[in-house]
Amino acid sequence: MARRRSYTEADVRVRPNRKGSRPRSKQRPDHADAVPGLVTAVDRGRYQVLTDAGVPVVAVKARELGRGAVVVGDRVDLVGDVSGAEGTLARVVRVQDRRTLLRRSADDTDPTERGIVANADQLVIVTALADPEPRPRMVDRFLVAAFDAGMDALLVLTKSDLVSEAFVADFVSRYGALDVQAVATRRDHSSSAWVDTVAEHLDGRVSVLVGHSGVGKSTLVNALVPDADRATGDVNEVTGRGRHTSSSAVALPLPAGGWIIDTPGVRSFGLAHVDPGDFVTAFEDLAQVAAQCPRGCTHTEDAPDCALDPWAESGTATDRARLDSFRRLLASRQGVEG
Ligand SMILES: Nc1nc2c(ncn2[C@@H]2O[C@H](COP(=O)(O)OP(=O)(O)OP(=O)(O)O)[C@@H](O)[C@H]2O)c(=O)[nH]1
Ligand SMILES: [Zn+2]
Repeated sequence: MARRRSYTEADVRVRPNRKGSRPRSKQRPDHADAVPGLVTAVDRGRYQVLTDAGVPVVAVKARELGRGAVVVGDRVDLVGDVSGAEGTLARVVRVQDRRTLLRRSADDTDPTERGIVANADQLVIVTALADPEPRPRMVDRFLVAAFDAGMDALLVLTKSDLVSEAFVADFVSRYGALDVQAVATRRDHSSSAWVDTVAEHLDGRVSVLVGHSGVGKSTLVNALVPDADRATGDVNEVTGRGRHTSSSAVALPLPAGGWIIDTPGVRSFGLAHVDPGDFVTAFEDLAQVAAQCPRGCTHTEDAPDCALDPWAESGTATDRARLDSFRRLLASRQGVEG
């Protein structure tokens, strides 16, 4: 059985990364009157924050925050002018502890990592079943990023009208042992049912959408968030520029609750920061077995005395499929970016 990974705040691994928020103990106890909010867009040192009172505010980082990064999805505390009136600026004085953090490296050889989105529940990997052809290796790499971040993954397979049902089933079977949910969609001009199928998976959650050009991501976002253009207009107020210029992620509220975070500016997804030995901790069942591995075990196929091998050999076909899938993901993090 593929086990569903469930998280509580306590067991989500968010490594205290160098550029992350400061430890609580170092935070100043002042600003008791600070206003909490959610970062919905970031562009060149300007933060679009929606306060819990529902006021969109533009903010900059307070100097006391140091060099710590503030990313879309962060829960922050604001002081200063939080009226949201045109031309006003608030200051971010605190970044709350993160539940999850989606990160990427500049490329596969440079381990310098950057946070992209904080506190998201799931990564929605949008891939077309045809036109352009699906890229399973790229999907695997997105899965690595999601699991490393402590997020669930959902596959949205677009353009199912262009392929056979057998093709869809075959494609989805690659992910069965990884506990990844998948929905196949076909844009249908006569009904919005295809959007509802996806929306069900997004209700009340914070989802990050990734996908390459041409897969139908814009079509999907526009259908899910009917006023997406107006909502992204908020970003333009901050930057004076369009959303596709330099903003790497933007959070849009879903009509039925929850957020969808589009990543129009994210072109590459380097995985150099993902440690192969650590990655197994994203799979509770495998991690338990791997606790018996020799120190420094990479858990790859050629790793000597990896405890996962005898476990799979003496286990069920499902166990073996799970190990194979895990190792396939592990392998995808190396080499040319897919
Ligand atoms: N046949 C078919 N075509 C689709 C479907 N969804 C989107 N398309 C088409 O695929 C093309 C790309 O769609 P977009 O939504 O612009 O794709 P995108 O991923 O946002 O791509 P960029 O805008 O380049 O980032 C468009 O011509 C769409 O009309 C679908 O379900 N079936
Ligand atoms: Zn091992």
